[in-house]
Amino acid sequence: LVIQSIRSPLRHLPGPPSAHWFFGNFKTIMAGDISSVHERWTEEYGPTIAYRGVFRFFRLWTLDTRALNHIITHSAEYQKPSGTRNILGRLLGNGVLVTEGERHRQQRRIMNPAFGPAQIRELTGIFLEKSLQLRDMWASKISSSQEESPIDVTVGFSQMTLDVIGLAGFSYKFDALSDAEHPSELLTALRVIFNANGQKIEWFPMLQGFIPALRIIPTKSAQRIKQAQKVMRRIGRQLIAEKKAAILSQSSSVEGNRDPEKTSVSRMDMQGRDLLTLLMKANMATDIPENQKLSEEDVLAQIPTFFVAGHETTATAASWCLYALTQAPNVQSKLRAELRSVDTDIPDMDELVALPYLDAVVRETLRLHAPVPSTIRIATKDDMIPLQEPVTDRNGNTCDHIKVSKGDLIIIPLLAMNRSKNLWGEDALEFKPERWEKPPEAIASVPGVWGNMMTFLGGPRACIGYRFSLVEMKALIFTLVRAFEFELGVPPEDIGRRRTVVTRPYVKSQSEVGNQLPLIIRPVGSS
Ligand code: HEM
Repeated sequence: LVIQSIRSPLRHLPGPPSAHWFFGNFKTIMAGDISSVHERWTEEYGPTIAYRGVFRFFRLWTLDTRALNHIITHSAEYQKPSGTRNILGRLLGNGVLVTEGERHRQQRRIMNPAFGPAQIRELTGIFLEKSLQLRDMWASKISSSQEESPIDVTVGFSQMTLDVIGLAGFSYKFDALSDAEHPSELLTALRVIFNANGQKIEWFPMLQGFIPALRIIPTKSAQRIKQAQKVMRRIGRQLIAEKKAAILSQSSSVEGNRDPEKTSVSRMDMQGRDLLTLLMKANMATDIPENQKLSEEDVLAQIPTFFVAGHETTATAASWCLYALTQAPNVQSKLRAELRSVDTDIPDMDELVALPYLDAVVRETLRLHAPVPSTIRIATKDDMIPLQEPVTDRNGNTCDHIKVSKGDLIIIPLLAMNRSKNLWGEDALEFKPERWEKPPEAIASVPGVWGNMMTFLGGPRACIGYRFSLVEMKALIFTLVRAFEFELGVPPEDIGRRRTVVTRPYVKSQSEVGNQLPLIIRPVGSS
């Protein structure tokens, strides 16, 4: 550690002085609003800086599009740090979020078709069905209460998105929307794993991720997680067994293949492109070479991975979208007019994605309120990262590249890139869907997988579920803004952004309650 902090070539880059012998600049960052301290530093020291994190490790922070492109496209050289992977792996198992190298490539290859446009088109019905269920739930809540009391919309969004990923990915019914009083065993387990209240970050388990020797110390939270994982694995195995049986019975009824006892199936025998079928194909098919097969353990690890990755992210984005609409009443009315001009509650995917203002509102939400504000990578070897804009180092030398050494940490600024005034113009911090009528040319160089934004990252590790998420979010906003008018239930300055892996809203004056977004909801035309 000492050597890394003394020797790293990042020490030559401009940046703030270290504020503490152990925490470096970490406490300053935590005391500020998300991404704002870094953004202030970039204004002061330029777009490419280094600062010190915990253990005084140097961290590289750059808004340079060429540098970011280099880092995210060279995913073998810039991996998730082992501490981060350990934390994720202990929570979720070694699914696609955690694996690296050839194993990761193999898992992506197998699962990608489940997230292609054709498959998302088929899932649109599930997105709308669950959105309508949420609409009806809120409508009955409103009509049963005498006065206008705010509803915490984060709860409904979380239940809806969980129901969707359960059904769409694994044919599993969470029934979180319809049976909120009696959460299923799996839902309870998932809440433990995801720390669904999100009230605080637990430091010791984090430290255990980064310091292997500490992992032998048993903690209460480790025990809770172990118990939750037992439940997860039991139910995961059950889902796998059911799918296996379904595939075998399907293949035995295929023409010329009538032996019900048959246990060998070829890839062609297995119909369907849903996630679990694809995973099981790769596990069971007898005509796949051994080294390209997925073990049952690999299949099992994907289940909690997708429940977590595919759930709170979209729910959070939908909450921020309603928040933004309450702060821009003209946008809300203009959007509602467009949505109400559609003459069905259940448009197909093509109709949904063809609505231009809905598209602009969703884009603007995902730009300004990117749910995942940043991510982290570690250099696995010494490297030269090319720069678009040269940097002047602490010795006054101008360089057109950044020198990094093995072990250096890099923060990839997703939100800060989306809010950069250099890219988006002076009004970058304003919520303005109209900007999408003529987006600035500068954003063409942003290396994100979608929308010239970094919201879903880019390169081989970009979000696998971004199309899924976009159509799901559009289905939600379409259904809810057609039916209701939304107003913020507390003063806007009382809404804060809580720092967990995803940035969720909370009410500052009721911080003990946890994450929430209380909105007054009125049926359209009632006010
Ligand atoms: C607004 C919603 C979403 C946002 C903002 C989002 C964002 C991201 C980001 C930034 C990453 C990269 C993380 C990293 O490597 O450090 C990622 C990865 C991932 N996301 Fe999403 N995501 C969203 C929705 C979804 C959905 C709906 C699914 C699944 C149905 C999903 C599944 C995944 C998976 C499996 C990965 C790991 C990919 C890999 O490493 O190869 N996400 N997401």
